[in-house]
Amino acid sequence: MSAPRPASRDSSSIRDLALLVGASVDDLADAGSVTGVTLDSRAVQHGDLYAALPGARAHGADFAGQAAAAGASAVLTDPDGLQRMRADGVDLPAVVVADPRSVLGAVAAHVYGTTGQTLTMVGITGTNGKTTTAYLVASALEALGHRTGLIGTVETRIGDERIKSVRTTPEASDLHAILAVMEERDTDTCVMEVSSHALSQHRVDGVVFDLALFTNLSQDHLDFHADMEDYFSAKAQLFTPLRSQRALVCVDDVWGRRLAEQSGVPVTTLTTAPGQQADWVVTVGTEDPTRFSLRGRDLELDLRSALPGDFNVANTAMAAVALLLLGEETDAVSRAILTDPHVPGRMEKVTAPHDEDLLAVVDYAHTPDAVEAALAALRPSTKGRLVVVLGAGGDRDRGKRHGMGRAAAGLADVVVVTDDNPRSEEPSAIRAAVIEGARSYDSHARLVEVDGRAQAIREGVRLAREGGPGSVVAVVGKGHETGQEVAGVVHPFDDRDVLRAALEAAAP
Ligand SMILES: CC(=O)N[C@H]1[C@@H](OP(=O)(O)OP(=O)(O)OC[C@H]2O[C@@H](n3ccc(=O)[nH]c3=O)[C@H](O)[C@@H]2O)O[C@H](CO)[C@@H](O)[C@@H]1O[C@H](C)C(=O)N[C@@H](C)C(=O)N[C@H](CCC(=O)O)C(=O)O
Ligand SMILES: Nc1ncnc2c1ncn2[C@@H]1O[C@H](COP(=O)(O)OP(=O)(O)OP(=O)(O)O)[C@@H](O)[C@H]1O
Ligand SMILES: N[C@H](CCC[C@H](N)C(=O)O)C(=O)O
Ligand SMILES: [Mg+2]
Repeated sequence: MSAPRPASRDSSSIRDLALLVGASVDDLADAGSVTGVTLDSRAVQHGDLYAALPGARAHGADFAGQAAAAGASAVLTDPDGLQRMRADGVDLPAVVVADPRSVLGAVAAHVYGTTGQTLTMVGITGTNGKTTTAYLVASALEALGHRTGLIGTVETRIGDERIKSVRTTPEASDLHAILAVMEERDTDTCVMEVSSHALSQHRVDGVVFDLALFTNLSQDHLDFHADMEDYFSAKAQLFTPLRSQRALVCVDDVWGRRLAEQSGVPVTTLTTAPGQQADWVVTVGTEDPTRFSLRGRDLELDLRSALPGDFNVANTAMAAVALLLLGEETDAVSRAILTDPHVPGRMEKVTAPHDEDLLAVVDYAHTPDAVEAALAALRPSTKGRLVVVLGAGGDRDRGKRHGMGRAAAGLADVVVVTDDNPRSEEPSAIRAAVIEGARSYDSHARLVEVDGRAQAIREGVRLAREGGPGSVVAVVGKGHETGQEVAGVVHPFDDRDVLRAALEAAAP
């Protein structure tokens, strides 16, 4: 889906843009001007600067002809891109630099006039919990009367407008267009997820976050990052003066502790781990696991998580301290944090119209750590059997498949292994890796392989029902997603709809 564009735009001279990024202006004296920027030839609007970037699969310059036909006024590219477009007979004015991706943020900020002076920016990074924490912060701010924008895995929200997301963090050209729209509509605070891909690919260039949050780090994305150190370094970039003014870091894991030590910006720390030192310490209630105290140097708040699961105590505590750091009063924070943000596809209960003593949940756990957290959260509510239905995504970190299977076998009574988004991979090979992980855990968990996710969900419901009253079926990995990508084609598929239909069809 294309990003929204601001309604009113000034034009930027192409020559000025070249000067801004240190490109040669020799041939750009009368090159004209641009009113927008995009790096996708399919999204070009009349008067745009088309950023033709080299990529892993293609060079954007090979689509410059398409961009020109759609009304692009100029191209930003590298020397190879210039050669390619000229060879294809595209004669648009070109701003040429060695690494165009690295100047795209500055160019987009200039074209859209995003000065960073009107919006308070909150950026959230970490392996798990970004979306949930972003929703918690945004809905609490809304409850406190702020005009809040949200950008993340599920959607972009600008006022009442909702735009479905393609990526967690938009490319810099789209991001600055979105921020300009937010400014135009008098948004005062923007809460956004910042993925490690975004930090590695300059997607948040031109933005300095007022507050940056770190949730946690565990295995994911090792198809893109060489190893955990490299993944950590990408995340750590957010905590440097170029990118943020101050930080809130959860120091429950070793990566958070390292980050707090090395951060180049002032850091506030928070922990939920017993015995761990931090500026803010969370202690969970013994009777009600959603109640917790948040103790700072000279302040203590009694809070409740509006979302189920131990891990949501951490997310809620992070959101509460973020609000305090943004200047909200203690009482207001205690009240606003109770707002249930309704995070789609995260621990989302699915119910069928008839009464049934079965808990059915859809969750987005797609890392070993998240599978463990999600199932551990469901165990206390399980009186019968805990059944998990899961697979793993194709063309993504292969190493996490084993850990996901292992975590599932360690915590569930029945593990139904099926397909997630196989993408270009052979589904049975992905399932085999998950099964191998599940087998590596010496547990009594029953293991079932089902080819086809819909069939697997139906089987999960049947097996949970077989476990008697108080059984739980958790369908994890795809959460809010509304499609399943198989062999390059996205078929409509929503775990929540399929699970609801399975519950209805199999009604006792
Ligand atoms: C690894 C990765 O992030 N790759 C992104 C990157 O791809 P790339 O540089 O290899 O680009 P390419 O496909 O070779 O194409 C080259 C250029 O031609 C352009 N092009 C291509 C085809 C065309 O018809 N017209 C056109 O203009 C492309 O826009 C691109 O600029 O730039 C592309 C253009 O923006 C992205 O679509 C692509 O995201 C891919 C599809 C992707 O799946 N990314 C995921 C892994 C991702 O970014 N995930 C993170 C983290 C998720 C999380 O943990 O929450 C996210 O922020 O979403
Ligand atoms: N603080 C946390 N610690 C561990 N696991 C968590 C935490 N918060 C959420 N999870 C688990 O991770 C899953 C994904 O959560 P969420 O969508 O909030 O994370 P995310 O960082 O935005 O993920 P993604 O990068 O895929 O968008 C949840 O469905 C839940 O199973
Ligand atoms: N934001 C995650 C999505 C993973 C979701 C899972 N369903 C898959 O397809 O692997 C990523 O880019 O890795
Ligand atoms: Mg997310």
